[in-house]
Amino acid sequence: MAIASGNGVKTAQSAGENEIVLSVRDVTVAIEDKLILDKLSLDIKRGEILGFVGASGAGKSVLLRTILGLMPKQSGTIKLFGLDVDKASEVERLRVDMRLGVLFQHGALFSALTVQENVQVPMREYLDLPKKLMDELAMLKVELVGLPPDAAQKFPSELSGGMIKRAALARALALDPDIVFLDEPTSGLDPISAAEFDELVVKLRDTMDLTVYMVTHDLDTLFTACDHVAVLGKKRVLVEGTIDDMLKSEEPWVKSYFRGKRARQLDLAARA
Ligand SMILES: Nc1ncnc2c1ncn2[C@@H]1O[C@H](COP(=O)(O)OP(=O)(O)OP(=O)(O)O)[C@@H](O)[C@H]1O
Repeated sequence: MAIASGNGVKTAQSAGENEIVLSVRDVTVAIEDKLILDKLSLDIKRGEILGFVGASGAGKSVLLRTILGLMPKQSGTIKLFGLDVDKASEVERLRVDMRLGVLFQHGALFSALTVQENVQVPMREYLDLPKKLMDELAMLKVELVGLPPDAAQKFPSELSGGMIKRAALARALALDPDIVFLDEPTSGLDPISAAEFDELVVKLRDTMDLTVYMVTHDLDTLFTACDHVAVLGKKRVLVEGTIDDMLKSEEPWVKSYFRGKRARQLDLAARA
């Protein structure tokens, strides 16, 4: 049963504390006859920070783009906030889209726009607000992600890598989404900036009741920020669970990834 909510469609299921925000069932995706995902299933609950890992070329970005409706699937079901996106009307789909925030790999800010204008892109796309209000809202998002106020008038080329990621996150948060999709948000950052970014994501989850779906290769992030991990392999989710579950897994790729030398050092540091 659909019930009205502030800016979107919520289902009766969403009232429960274990609300499944995203449900992927038996999703199959092929590109030019090459099977990339084969009956893949995955759930993410409200408030969870999911780390989605897998070897390079395994299909993490393909799944992300499929979930976002940017890529077609051959079969399977994707539900966002309980709504089957294939069965949604145009208006329902629009309302769902407004509840999603996306940070694409490498930030993907518009280089000709200032940070403030970048943050306002989703507002212009989905809302009809006076300029003054959009300026105020953009400044709030800039502050929220820990950027100094003067960063708002800067262009991406004037920002450090860490600031670009924060600006991209501010844009992803422009419409106060319920779930954000982050594609390798800490790649290319130095370890200190990466750790600060991870802390920011956890803080936003805690303060904004945000759900986070994060594609990452970053072991630090997985150990410190993610409370659930899903591993993509053999075209589906091979293993999922907590970091402790990953550390216990005997699946060869998971074992070498989470119990390799680097991972062991991080595990010891995280538990110290
Ligand atoms: N537009 C496309 N056209 C053809 N093949 C594609 C396209 N996009 C992805 N692929 C193929 O799909 C497979 C999965 O790619 P994908 O980018 O999803 O991997 P990934 O797990 O995100 O890798 P990485 O960790 O390196 O980013 C690869 O074999 C890739 O070559």
